[in-house]
Amino acid sequence: MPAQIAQILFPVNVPEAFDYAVPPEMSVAPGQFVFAPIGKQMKLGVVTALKTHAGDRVLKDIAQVKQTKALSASMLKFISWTADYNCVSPGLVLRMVMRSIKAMDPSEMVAHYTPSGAAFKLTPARQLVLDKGGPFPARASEIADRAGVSAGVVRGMANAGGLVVETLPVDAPFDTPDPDYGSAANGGIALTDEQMAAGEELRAQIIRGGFSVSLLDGVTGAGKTEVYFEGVAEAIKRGGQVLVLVPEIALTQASLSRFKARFGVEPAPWHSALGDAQRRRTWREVAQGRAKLVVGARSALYLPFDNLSLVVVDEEHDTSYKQEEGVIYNARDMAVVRGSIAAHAVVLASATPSLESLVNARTGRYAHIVLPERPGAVTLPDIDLVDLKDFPPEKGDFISAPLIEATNTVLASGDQAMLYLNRRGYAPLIICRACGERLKSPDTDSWLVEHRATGRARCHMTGFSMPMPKACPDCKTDDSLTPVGPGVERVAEEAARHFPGARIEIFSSDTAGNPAEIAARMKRMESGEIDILIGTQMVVKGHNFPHLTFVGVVDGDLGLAGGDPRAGERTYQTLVQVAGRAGRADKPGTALIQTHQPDHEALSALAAGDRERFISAELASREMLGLPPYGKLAGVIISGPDVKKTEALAKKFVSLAPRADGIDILGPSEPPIGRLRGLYRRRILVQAEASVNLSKYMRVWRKKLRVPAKYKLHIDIDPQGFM
Ligand SMILES: Nc1ncnc2c1ncn2[C@@H]1O[C@H](COP(=O)(O)OP(=O)(O)OP(=O)(O)O)[C@@H](O)[C@H]1O
Ligand SMILES: [Zn+2]
Repeated sequence: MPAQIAQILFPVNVPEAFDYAVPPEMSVAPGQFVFAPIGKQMKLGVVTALKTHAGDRVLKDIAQVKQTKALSASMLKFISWTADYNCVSPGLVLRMVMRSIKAMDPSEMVAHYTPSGAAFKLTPARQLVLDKGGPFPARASEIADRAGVSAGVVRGMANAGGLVVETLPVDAPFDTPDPDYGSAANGGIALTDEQMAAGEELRAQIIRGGFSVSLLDGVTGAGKTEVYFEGVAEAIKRGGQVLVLVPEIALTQASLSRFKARFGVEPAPWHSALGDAQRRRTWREVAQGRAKLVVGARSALYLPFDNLSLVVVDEEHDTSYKQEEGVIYNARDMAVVRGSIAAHAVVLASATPSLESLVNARTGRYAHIVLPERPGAVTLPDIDLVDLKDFPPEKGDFISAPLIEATNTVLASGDQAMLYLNRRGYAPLIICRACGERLKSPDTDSWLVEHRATGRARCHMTGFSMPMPKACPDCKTDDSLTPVGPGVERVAEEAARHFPGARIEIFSSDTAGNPAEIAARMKRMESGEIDILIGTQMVVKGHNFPHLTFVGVVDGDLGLAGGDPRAGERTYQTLVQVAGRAGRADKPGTALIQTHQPDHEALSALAAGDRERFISAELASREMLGLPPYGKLAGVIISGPDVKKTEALAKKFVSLAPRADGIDILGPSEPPIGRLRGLYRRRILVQAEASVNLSKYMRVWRKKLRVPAKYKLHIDIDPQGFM
């Protein structure tokens, strides 16, 4: 047999895989994890390809094959595709895949305890173990934690015959979901005819097998979740694995409980807040093909599924699917790529689909499954605009008379109201009345936000915070710092004045607390213990409040400022979603949106309830301007510690751009955040015709510039943020 070379990709930022010799006694295959030397280190990487050893190149040997499941051919292809498309090195994508090295080994085995039922000497501590130590079987430390006793009590109880011991894996496998557990036939929600037809279409895609993309386009509250559960059930029935992607902040207990109600088990979770042990457990069970139902945030798309047959992207329009740091990618788009490579079904669900997905549905590239109504007699909320020119709030206030009146009406009838403002804290700006100074984040072009609940001034870009100063840091005048503009805390303060006696709570990421606290607040809202909920976008995702019948939007124009070509689309989407919280169960809802721009296309179409009008207008203007989905965009951010050198580097990069037809290069220019964490930033925007392979163009261009140490160049394909 001729000697072999293996190309090995390591989870590091290098442009390509390295060649190694395969020792004659070793056999390796693409996808296998292997240890090989890099410099003085032994590193774990993955074999991406094999070729015959020709010539006399001296190569280092692979040291060892890791005894674990190999990555599939489609996973390898997905890694390289992601890297190419997003202009990053494949090693960085592999690093996202290899999120838990320990998960590659079988789970450690340890003693687990279960009550024996036999008679033994009972003490108060032992009684606690029986009462509070479960669910069993469990490890001594878990039982002790839950029962509030020492682990010694548990072991002593086992010696006394009160508990039986068995050796089980530390990371328990996930329970298997039952596709029929909460189906209509078993007493679950009875789907309407429309929902049933939509569900059947999804089932049919799964049964047919292979690659498909369906856009599940249904108004808020139409029952999209119930419908895609039908697809999930079919995939599980056929033994496949299912991944449901949700926006990170929708990963609440409430939404996981819906999975449990329908499939009898909690899904395997995957998100950024998981601890190492949970991460290891999910990764291993996914890789082994044993976790059949995974619910996760965007990075779950890079888990090494063994037998993936369906990916659902819920709220597919949501901006949190875009990862903005490290490997910059859009999980919604990459989900479709993964589906096409691994030949499985993809479902994109939203009440406000992105224009990209809508155009794909209209041109027939995606199946278009439409749910135009809420089930039963439930109607969509009536949306009206409040022109702030006609109804200005009282001086220093932010809530106009029509919002006050509507809230009063709702409260009088015993229902609930929600006031929406996507701004955390008390005030977005702090100004000195004496000298005009604005409090700014150190080393970053971003204003500090006053948070009165905690008495701090915070930077929402970097997380910097300091106690709210008593005197102006510039002119030293005492008590001269004044809040400018509203945040949710300030709206709550004002609401307390307008609605004395009402039970008001704020719900934003600052006040949300841990998952248990979030769940408790949601419960209070559901059961009517809150009269007015004041919230940021945290309230928009995945919550259904049966008694919420009025939504007031404090600032409907908030998303329209700035240079984002999708500003109108985003505003439209957010406001539809926010308004869509009103009127569930059997109560109709209304929404009022305060605005200075009632004639803006997004707002006027919203008030007219005419989505089609908004979409046609928006698409026409995108087409005219050559913007997505009719053209392509890429952003480049160049950053570094010296402002002149950063500027020069950006200019040099522009001068190196390859000449090509159908490409326009704008910039470099200073973005709104010109300095971030001490680094100066310059932005270049590249606009290309739809026929151009923009990723390839950017890769070729990128290779022409050597970026000096301490400087950075990031390419962002199809940028969603323009700060
Ligand atoms: N056929 C039905 N009968 C009774 N209740 C239903 C039916 N379909 C859906 N529901 C209920 O209506 C509510 C909204 O459903 P669901 O969350 O699935 O809608 P959605 O389209 O995903 O909503 P959104 O876009 O607002 O997230 C849920 O509480 C759900 O249980
Ligand atoms: Zn001052």
